[in-house]
Amino acid sequence: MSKLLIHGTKKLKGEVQIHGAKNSTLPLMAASLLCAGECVLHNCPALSDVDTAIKILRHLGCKVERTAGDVVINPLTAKNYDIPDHLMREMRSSIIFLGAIVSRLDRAILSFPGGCELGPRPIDLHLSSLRKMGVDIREDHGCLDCVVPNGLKGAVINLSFPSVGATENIMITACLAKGKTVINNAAREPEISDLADFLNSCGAKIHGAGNSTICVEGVRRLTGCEHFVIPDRIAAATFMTAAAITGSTLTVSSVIPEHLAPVIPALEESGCQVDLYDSSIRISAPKHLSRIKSIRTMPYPGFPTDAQAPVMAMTTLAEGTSMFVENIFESRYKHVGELLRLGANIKVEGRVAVVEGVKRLSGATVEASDLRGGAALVVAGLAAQGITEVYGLHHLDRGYESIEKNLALLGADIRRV
Ligand SMILES: CC(=O)N[C@H]1[C@@H](OP(=O)(O)OP(=O)(O)OC[C@H]2O[C@@H](n3ccc(=O)[nH]c3=O)[C@H](O)[C@@H]2O)O[C@H](CO)[C@@H](O)[C@@H]1O
Ligand SMILES: C=C(OP(=O)(O)O)C(=O)O
Repeated sequence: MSKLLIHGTKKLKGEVQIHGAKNSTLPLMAASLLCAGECVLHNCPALSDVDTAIKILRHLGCKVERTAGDVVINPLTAKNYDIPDHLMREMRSSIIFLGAIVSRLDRAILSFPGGCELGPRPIDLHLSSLRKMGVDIREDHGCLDCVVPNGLKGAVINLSFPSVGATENIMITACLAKGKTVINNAAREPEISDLADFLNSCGAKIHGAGNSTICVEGVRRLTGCEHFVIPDRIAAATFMTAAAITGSTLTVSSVIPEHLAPVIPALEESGCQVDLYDSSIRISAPKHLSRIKSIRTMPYPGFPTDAQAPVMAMTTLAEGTSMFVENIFESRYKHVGELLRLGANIKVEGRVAVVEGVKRLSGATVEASDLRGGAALVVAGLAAQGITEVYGLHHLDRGYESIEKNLALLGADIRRV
């Protein structure tokens, strides 16, 4: 079983290029199924989730080629409408293929998606919304058998929560549906806007992405297009916490600084100086980090739940008490038990975690139980004295492209063995 070996307390320096966003690339790949022509996606990260999306598209019958950061999808040959259970279980985004498949083939057979285990992750909002748009969905023994008996039709959908995935699924389904779809209380994450930009480049008529109300006028046909995936704001935030906890100065480049606006105040509160440029951010950490009074995860433009774990890792060495309130997922503190092994002092009660900063972390053997929890262990390991061994790398490989190589290039003593 491979692991990361980290000899902590080395300072980082230099510049890291941030890869394309996992959470944009995957819905864009699903959406390409709608197109009547080739789609070229630039800046696709080399992640296992992207490999899974390629496997799904190929299973459906699409031609997919990948060279470096480009994924070229020819969806014209798609003919299968099922996704095998083992591919559904690989990642959360497999459910985003539902809207695309029914739109393209009038039928879809799939099962419940996998992804990080963060407590219950129902798909009720996806299913009820698609039902409203004319998809007949039968749920049986964990299998979803979906048919479109009378064509897809636009609908007014009032989401009870601004779910990122449900918003994406509805947007994709609405593009070729008859009439107008209005999504109220839509998610506003940058990845939603990226999906709308891609679909609009293909000829869709989507207005309001990035706001709480999104309108989609159905069109008859979408063409292919060329699209550059937005940078991964969570990978960027993770590198910023790595710089902060190691007392380093680092330039995080190829980012959209505006997308990191919800995270930057937390880094500033901890005493880091954060300088913003057109497409990069320079972070200079103080000798001793200060506590962050409180962090409450919220839908965008609130503090992202995906950055909660790495930022928590950073506060384990900050002076004073930091408080976290996880509002998005019921069980997103699985990294806490592992951070305790490294000497952190954290107490969890329900949705609240209280971190008492300690003077030092000491290396230990730890195991990632989810993607960002794994990133938190790497961040803490970079500052821990002695050797930290991180297991559970398949989680990290879902969301970070060569994390150990990138950190080693910055001066960290880290390798995969
Ligand atoms: C691949 C991808 O883009 N993943 C991101 C996406 O996940 P994902 O799209 O799964 O997250 P959602 O925004 O849908 O989930 C947010 C909350 O809504 C609930 N919910 C969601 C759908 C539903 O049908 N019913 C329901 O109750 C969830 O249980 C959760 O409590 O957004 C999350 C929130 O920013 C991020 O942490 C994930 O990294
Ligand atoms: C929770 C995440 O991913 P997923 O939704 O794919 O499980 C994440 O990217 O932090």
